[in-house]
Formats: sequence, C-alpha cells, structure tokens
Amino acid sequence: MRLLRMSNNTLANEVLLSVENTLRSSPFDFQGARIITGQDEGAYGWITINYLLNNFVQDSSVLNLLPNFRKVETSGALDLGGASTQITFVSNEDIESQDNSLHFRLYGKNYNVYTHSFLCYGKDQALRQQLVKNLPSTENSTIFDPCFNSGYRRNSSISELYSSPCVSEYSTLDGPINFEIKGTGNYHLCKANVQSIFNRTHCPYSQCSFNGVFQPVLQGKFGAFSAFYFVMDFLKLTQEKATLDEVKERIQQHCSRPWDEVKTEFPKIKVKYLSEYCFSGAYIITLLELGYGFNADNWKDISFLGKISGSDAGWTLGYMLNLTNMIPAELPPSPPLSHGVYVGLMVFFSIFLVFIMLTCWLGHRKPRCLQKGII
Ligand SMILES: O=P(O)(O)OP(=O)(O)OP(=O)(O)OC[C@H]1O[C@@H](n2cnc3c(O)ncnc32)[C@H](O)[C@@H]1O
Repeated sequence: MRLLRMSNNTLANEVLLSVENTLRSSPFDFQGARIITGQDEGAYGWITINYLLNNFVQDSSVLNLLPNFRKVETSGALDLGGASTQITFVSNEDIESQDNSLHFRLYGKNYNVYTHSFLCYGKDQALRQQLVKNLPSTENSTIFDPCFNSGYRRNSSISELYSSPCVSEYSTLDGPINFEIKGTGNYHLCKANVQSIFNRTHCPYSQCSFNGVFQPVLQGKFGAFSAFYFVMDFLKLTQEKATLDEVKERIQQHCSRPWDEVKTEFPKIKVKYLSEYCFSGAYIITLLELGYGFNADNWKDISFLGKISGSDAGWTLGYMLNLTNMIPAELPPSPPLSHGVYVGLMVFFSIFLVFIMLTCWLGHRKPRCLQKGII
C-alpha cells in the first residue's frame, strides 16, 4: 500500500475506501483504515514477538528473592515482506538518527529501540531490483538469470518490470517490449547480482547498514519471521541450528537443482514461490550478512519463527495490543510477597505454632506415675 500510494495515490485511497465500507458493515468496532508507516511496522513486529516470547513480563517479587535470576532480555525483530523489510532491536548505543529511534515504557521498564524499514527491499521488490540492475545492454529478448533454477522459464515485459516505483527511475525505452527469463541456477552469480542492489559506499553516520542508513552494532538475540521463515522453512533450515556456511551450502545445493526435478518433488507448492526460493535464499543471506552485518559468529543468535505459542509472528498482533492498551506502561501494583512465598511462610508458621504448643503441653504435663501417687 505504501508503494501504491507513491505510484497512484487515487487508487490507494480507493482501496482504503473499499476496506472501510466492508469493515463498517461487519460486527467489529471499526475505528478506521490507514496505511501504517514502515517504522510502525517494525515497532509492532518487535512488540508482537517479545509479547509472545514472554519477554516483557518481569515478576519483581521473584527478582528480589532470587539474586541470580536472569533478567529477561528482549529479542530483536527481523521482518521480511514482499515490498519492505524491517529490523528492530534494543540498543544501548546512541541512536544517531531520530527517524530510527523509538522509546517505549512497558510494564514499568524503559526500552530504547532502534528500527528501520527498507521500502523496496521486501523479497518481491528486491527480485525486481536485481533483474533491472542486471539487465543485459543488448536488445536480446532472452535474459539469463542465475537466481532461477536451470530449465525454468518466465515471460515478462518491460512495462510490467518497471511498473513499480522501486525501479521506475531506471526505466528505459530501449530493449525488447516482451522478454523471456531463463534460469541458469548459479548461487554465486546470483549472490553477486543481488549484492548490486546494496549500496555501501556512503554513510553520513558513524556506522551504517546500507544505502546510507544508520544502524548501531547488532545487540542480543533476533527472531526472523514472515518471508524469512517461509523461505528458511522450505529449505529445512528452521529446526536445526545450522552454521552460516551450512546454510549457504544448502541454498547453493537448491539453486543448482534442475527446475524439472524441483517441480516434480514439490507439486503442491505455488510455482511463484517454488521458482523463487533460490533467489530468496541468496537474498536473505545477502541482506543479513552484507546488509545488517550478521556473520559466522552471531548467526546462532537468529531464530527463524513461524508461529509462537500458536500465534503468527508479524506486526498485526502488536498493533492490536497497543491499540487496546493490553501492555500497560507501569507494572500493576504487586503484593509484597509472591503467592508461593506467602503459602510457604504460612505453612512454616503453622508448623512452628504446633511445635510450640506441643512443647508447652509436654513441659507442663504431670508424669503419669505421679498422678497415680506411685514414686
Ligand atoms: O509488508 P509487506 O512488504 O507489504 O509484505 P506482505 O504483507 O506482502 O508480506 P507477507 O508477510 O504476507 O509475505 C511476505 C512475502 O512472502 C511471500 N510468501 C507467502 N507465503 C510464502 C511461502 O509459503 N513461500 C514463499 N514465499 C511466501 C509473500 O508472497 C510475500 O512476498
């Protein structure tokens, strides 16, 4: 919707109006429809996963009683959509750019959060950018693309390719109107093509991710969801903790498989998704490594998450939690003792009382022989 608003604002408004009309006639307490910002998308995704992972709830009475109790840290959020991608995490460093800085007070604790949303770096728009940046200069109507499995073919047109605002600045009238993309299935060449959409030459801050965007040093664990999960799940890389090299090896193997073989093995998966797993795998590695700065050491800090406790990881739950004030800024007043400690103390004092009473009774009782007058 953010892209549509850029290319055709009237159409974007018509979509919103249609959504409004439909939801107004539903039994929900409809409060309006709007296009959220990229920053909101990052923030709500971060709230969702930390809420579902129980990272916000810190029982202060338990913390006081157990000096070695590990303080719950929040997890960073990595979201990969079709049009945009977001990175959000708590940072102890100075956030040099205001646009990337968020402050939350949740359950009585302050969080300084870094977030950035890269529009045009969702996996569909990144594929489009990659194609445009690597178009051959000749007027050939066949384009060989290493990011598709060998034997794969797809028809496209110049008008379709340049229809997105992410690439319209490169639009050219040269070249064929219609063309065919033919896969050559080469992971290393694909990765080189993908790298061309990341600009790391300028940085107006002390440190950047890419395209001149500020990013502090990566901090803590990360949960990666949406398309990060869909793609890694297909490649069977979400359960086991594979090293970065093993992950690259798995993607390379997938890219080198002939398309016919892939299609026969997975007849039920949508052709659009299936044909793009080689590109998507290479893109995810490049985004995480070259873009955000993950490496062989901190790769283990990323978990690929589909559902957490039965709920989808994504921005929508976080949005709802915020709108309905389900996460209060302050901790609800807690009793001085936790329930467990209270019950424990009650049992202890009851036993102690019984013990005292028993001791008194035994101490004041006359021996039986005395009672009967026998010495
Ligand atoms: O925030 P934006 O960028 O608009 O993203 P979106 O709303 O399109 O993003 P989703 O999380 O719904 O999906 C992310 C992308 O993953 C794609 N996708 C969905 N299911 C998939 C699957 O099973 N395998 C591969 N890709 C999938 C989908 O087409 C999108 O391109």
